[in-house]
Parts: sequence; structure tokens; C-alpha cells
Amino acid sequence: MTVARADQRRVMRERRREVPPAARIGAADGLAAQLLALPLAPGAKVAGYWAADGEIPLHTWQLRLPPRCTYCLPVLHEGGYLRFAPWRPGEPVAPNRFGIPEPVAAPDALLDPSSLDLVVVPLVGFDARCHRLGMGGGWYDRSFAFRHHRPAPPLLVGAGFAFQQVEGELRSEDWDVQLDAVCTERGTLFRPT
Ligand SMILES: Nc1nc2c(c(=O)[nH]1)N(C=O)[C@@H](CNc1ccc(C(=O)N[C@@H](CCC(=O)O)C(=O)O)cc1)CN2
Ligand SMILES: Nc1ncnc2c1ncn2[C@@H]1O[C@H](COP(=O)(O)OP(=O)(O)OP(=O)(O)O)[C@@H](O)[C@H]1O
Repeated sequence: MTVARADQRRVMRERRREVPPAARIGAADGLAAQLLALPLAPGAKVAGYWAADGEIPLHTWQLRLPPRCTYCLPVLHEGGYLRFAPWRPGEPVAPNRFGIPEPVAAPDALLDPSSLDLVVVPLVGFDARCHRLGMGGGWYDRSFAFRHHRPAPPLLVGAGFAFQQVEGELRSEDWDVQLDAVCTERGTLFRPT
């Protein structure tokens, strides 16, 4: 990894953590409006994330999802892969190795990434082409690598504060999975075709 990429990550993560509470709540509401405008089948399986480290929260979106949707959270799995567990407010969670809460789910309740319809992907930074800078573990890249040679679903939509858009372009690596869109509190950016 280049020093520039590490610096970019550090700076963005600091800025994210410094967003004042009122602005954070306002941004989460704005983001929810953008996410709710995405096309979604009535019984869709959707994945979000449990906001950590200053990430833009998804609770407003989750609570306004159509009732027949199944909302899921990522669960760390062997080999650097993610699985997804259906989760509703009030159901038990436990911290994973990064301290991020994840559902306490029976192995047979876990969903494969390919069975989802819409995945809201956490990001540290993004650019105008919808390229993503993540936390650096490659979890989403590995788990959704099948999207390199297969169209949506799942639709992969990054979520972040508008200020997380970097100037210029992020250098993309061969393994980077392309997002279909990025939503912020200000709007939705679709990947240029
Ligand atoms: N809310 C949320 N959940 C998520 C992700 C995410 O970015 N956000 N992930 C996205 O992939 C996966 C977890 N990946 C992560 C990768 C690194 C770190 C992290 O905090 N790394 C530390 C140092 C590493 C360590 O403690 O061993 C750091 O960079 O400070 C956190 C999550 C799945 N769940
Ligand atoms: N499909 C893949 N197969 C194997 N290794 C992969 C794959 N995708 C990514 N990786 C590994 O993951 C590492 C981290 O990738 P990258 O810096 O792009 O992570 P990221 O997208 O920022 O992280 P995250 O998805 O966890 O937020 C890379 O060094 C690469 O070796």
C-alpha cells in the first residue's frame, strides 16, 4: 500500500470522527432519503453495517425500510470473507475482533453475499467514478469479487458523508470491486458507464 493511501485513510477517518452530533444526525436522515429512493423489490434482502469509527449511521434508513425487507449486518467469516446475518433492533449482538458489534447468529442463519439484493458498503473515501477506499482489510473486495464477472444483484452502494469524496481519482487496484453507486446526505452518484 502506498503512503499516500494510508495518509488519505487516516485524514478521512479523523474528519469522520470529528463530525458534531447534530450534523451526524442530519446527515443520517439525508442519507436515508437517498437510500430509500433506490429501486427495491418488496421482499428484498438488504445489508447495512453497524456504524463505527465516525461512519455515517444507517439507523434512519433501516427503520424506514419497507416491512417485508430483511435487514442484515456483516459477520466476519473464515478466510477474510463476510457473511450476512438478518438482524432487528433488540436482537443480541457481540463485538467482533475490531470491536464492531455483529449479530449473534446460528451458522445456518448466515446468508451468502451472493444471496443479497442490495448492499450498503461502508467507505472511508470515494471518488467521482465511485471507486472506494475502505478500511484496508479487503473484506468487501473478497466477499463480492464475483461481481467482477457478474452484474447486480446485489447492487453495491457505498455510503458516506459528502466530504469523504476525494479530489481527483483514487488509484484502483485489480481486486477493487466496483460500486454501482455512492449515496451521501447530499445526493447519489451513479458509476459512470
Ligand atoms: N461498520 C463497519 N463494519 C464493517 C466494516 C467497516 O468498514 N465498517 N468492514 C469493512 O471492511 C468489515 C470489517 N473490517 C474492518 C477492517 C479494519 C478495521 C480496523 O479498525 N482496523 C484497525 C487496525 C486493525 C486491527 O485492529 O487489527 C485500524 O485501522 O485502526 C475495522 C473493520 C466488516 N464490518
Ligand atoms: N478478491 C480478493 N482475493 C484475495 N485478496 C484480496 C481480494 N481483494 C482484496 N484482497 C486483499 O485485501 C487487501 C486490502 O485491500 P484494500 O486496501 O482494497 O481494502 P479495502 O477495500 O480498503 O478494505 P475493506 O473492504 O475491508 O473496507 C489487499 O492488499 C489484497 O491483498
